[in-house]
Order: sequence, then C-alpha cells, then structure tokens
Amino acid sequence: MADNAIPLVVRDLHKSFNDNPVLEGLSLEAHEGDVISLIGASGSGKSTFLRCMNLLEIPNAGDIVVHGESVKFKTRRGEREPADWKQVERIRARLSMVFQGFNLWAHMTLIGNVIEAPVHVLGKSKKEAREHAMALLERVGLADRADYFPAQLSGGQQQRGAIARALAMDPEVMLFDEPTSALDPELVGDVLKVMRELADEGRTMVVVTHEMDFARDVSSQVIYLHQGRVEEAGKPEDVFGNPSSERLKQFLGPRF
Ligand SMILES: Nc1ncnc2c1ncn2[C@@H]1O[C@H](COP(=O)(O)OP(=O)(O)OP(=O)(O)O)[C@@H](O)[C@H]1O
Repeated sequence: MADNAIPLVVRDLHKSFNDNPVLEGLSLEAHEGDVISLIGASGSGKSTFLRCMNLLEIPNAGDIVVHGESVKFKTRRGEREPADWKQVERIRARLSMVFQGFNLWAHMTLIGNVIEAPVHVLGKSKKEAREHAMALLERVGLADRADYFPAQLSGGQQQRGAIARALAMDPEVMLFDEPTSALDPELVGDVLKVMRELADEGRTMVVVTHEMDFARDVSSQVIYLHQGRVEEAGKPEDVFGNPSSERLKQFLGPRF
C-alpha cells in the first residue's frame, strides 16, 4: 500500500539521550482504524517512541510519514532538527496526543480548552468550535461540566476532557501516552470506556499502556518493546495467547 494511503508510517527510528541509545530502530504502520498498543517494562522506550511520532522528541534518525507527508529534517551543528516548524505544527494537529497528566490549561474552562486549538490553529469560528466542542463533551459524558475549570474536575473527568480536546482537532491518528496511569483505580474504567468507543468507531490510535486487558481486547496490533527494540509484535491473540519470547512471557505474568 502506498504511504499516502496510510495514516501513519514510522520507519527505523533511533533516539539517544546524551549518547545513551533509547530507541534502536523502531518502525510501525498504523492503517485506518488500527489500534496499536505499545507495551513493555518501565524504561523500555514506549513514551519516547510515541513522543517522537509527533515530534515532542526529535529522533536522531528515521522517517515519519503522515498520510504520505514526510517530516522534513535538517542537521545543524551535528544535531538533527525539523526543517520546517510550520510542518511540525501541522503534523501535531494531525496526530493529536493525550498525555498521562491530562495537561488541560488550568486558567481556561473545559470548553475553553476544547475550542482553543480549533479556533487558533484550524481557524474555526468560535461559534462552530463551541458547537463541535459541546457535541464532543456530550460524547465523553461531560456536557454538564463545560464551564468548570480543570481544578474543579476529577482526574478521570479531566482526562476525558483531554480526549475531547484531542478529538476537536479531528486528528487522523490519536496518540495516547499512558492515559490512565495517573488516575485513581475507580476512575480508570470511564476513560478506558471512552477509548474503547473510539476504537469501535474506527479511530486510528497508538496507545502506550500498562492496561493489559485493554491491549488484549481492543488492539489490532500489540508491540512489545524491550530496551528500545521490538522484542515481539503481532495480533493480540498471538502476543497474549501464544507469546514466543521468554521475556514477554515473564512480563505478562501468569494471568495470560
Ligand atoms: N528527556 C530525557 N532525557 C534523558 N533520558 C530520557 C529522557 N526521556 C526519557 N529518557 C530515558 O529513556 C528511557 C526510556 O524512557 P521512556 O519514558 O520512553 O520509557 P517508558 O517505556 O515509556 O517507561 P514508563 O513505562 O516508565 O513510562 C529511560 O531510560 C529514560 O530514563
């Protein structure tokens, strides 16, 4: 399939911090409607891999192609950097990210958070952005909280608000960086439910997660990372049901 028909292609990414290699040649292809879960032990490079995809970290080598548009890089004083920051802004809008720590702007109401980028990045009118935002807040179960500030919301509500904010950009791929790991256990379910619904609707998603049930039940592909490399990857029924790597078996434990 040609790259321009695929929402996200990542090829042979490498990333080091202070000469310490963290990603050593990682690739993935997220096709329309795919849910790709990245799993692995703490420090295996999952978040760094995800952050490289939308250029919150700049990979030292490798390609990122969003529906056929390749991210352009240049080298300055021996360091690789994006050649075009306007392109980076565009790519970030097409691959919107939901973070572990919610990251809503504290000085804005929930609906203010949701309309901010559609108005200022996509150039939508406030009226249109508000209508879309209200529909999205309804969808994540927060229509009655639109005028609350983040501090007045629970962690789970903030995270669902952050998902609405990411959806407001109508992204081609949604990137989730451990979206439930900062939540109290009783709040995790509501956030996972919203994510399952997005997957059922055919949203293309890449998810860094420690929620193994979610990875097993919702993913089209699971990638298990170990020390910045793919140790095992495949369909969830194979990765969970019949893992070949001893390390992965140990990681999954007796429950799988
Ligand atoms: N900005 C940074 N500067 C230096 N080292 C970093 C930086 N970000 C990540 N690292 C290192 O890169 C390695 C991979 O980190 P990363 O956060 O990608 O792992 P992870 O698999 O997402 O872990 P966790 O499940 O604990 O979030 C770790 O050893 C980490 O210390």
